[in-house]
Amino acid sequence: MGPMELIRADGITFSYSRSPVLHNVSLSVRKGEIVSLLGPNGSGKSTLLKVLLGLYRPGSGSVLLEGRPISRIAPKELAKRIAYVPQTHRMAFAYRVVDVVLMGRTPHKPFFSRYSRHDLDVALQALDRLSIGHLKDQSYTDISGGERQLTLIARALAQGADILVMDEPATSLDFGNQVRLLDQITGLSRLGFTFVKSTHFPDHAMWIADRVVMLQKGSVIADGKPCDVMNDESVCRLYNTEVSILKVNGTLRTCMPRSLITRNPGANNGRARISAKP
Ligand SMILES: Nc1ncnc2c1ncn2[C@@H]1O[C@H](COP(=O)(O)OP(=O)(O)OP(=O)(O)O)[C@@H](O)[C@H]1O
Repeated sequence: MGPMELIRADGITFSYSRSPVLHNVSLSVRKGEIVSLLGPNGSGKSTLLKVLLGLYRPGSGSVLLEGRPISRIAPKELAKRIAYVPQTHRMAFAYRVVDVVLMGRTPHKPFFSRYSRHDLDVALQALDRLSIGHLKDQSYTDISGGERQLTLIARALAQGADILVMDEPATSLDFGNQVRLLDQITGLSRLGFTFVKSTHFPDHAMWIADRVVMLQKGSVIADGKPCDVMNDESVCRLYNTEVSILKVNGTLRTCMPRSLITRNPGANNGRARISAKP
């Protein structure tokens, strides 16, 4: 493993029943990276994330965290390094936001004891870090989807984890909240936090990911920097739909349906000029 390599998965095969859902998947994640898993529905993204989290044991292959097999790391210890941030969800009970974040402190306290003053401070700091300290006493069921997603990230930070595994974190968020979430992820990665996340938005991968891993039918078909592996051909093939990747301001890129481009004079095959003014 290289010095910056945190997670290394090698030759992962996984089956729920008879036919494998992951075939010989290998990938590595370096400290501070944002790694995006892209792939159509059912390609194995969620399954791979759960294998990386140590929730599913692969049929063959290994997952190492800083060189140690993840299967041999005690759950409490593992939870202090890796946190799973689920898609925004509603909780059955109207916990306060701060109580949801405090749940992240569970691996740090003896089983039957209460949360300490230090736990509370850590939870409040995590909320502040995500600029949602003002929500601490609100009911988790009464805040917006974007605020819930930030609360779940705060819980992961309170847990002490430096690796955040997120399954389609932006899927149920409105556009503003998607942008705010991407900004937070970028900011945290600059502080050294590492993200492995799946997404259904190619744009999100192009906008913020350091690495993209494309999964198709449980196999990795591409792994590299978005600028190297995401092009018209690879994205069309991945989603079985015609798209073009357009350049914006020379360096930024966005993915557009080709049918839309052909209906739109002045835009074609990546040579479109996108004006800042409407
Ligand atoms: N608990 C399960 N039991 C049996 N099969 C499952 C289970 N979970 C997922 N699968 C199957 O495994 C395959 C991969 O599913 P997975 O959820 O990992 O894909 P995904 O890429 O995350 O999909 P999506 O984008 O739709 O969320 C699919 O064929 C799915 O039907």
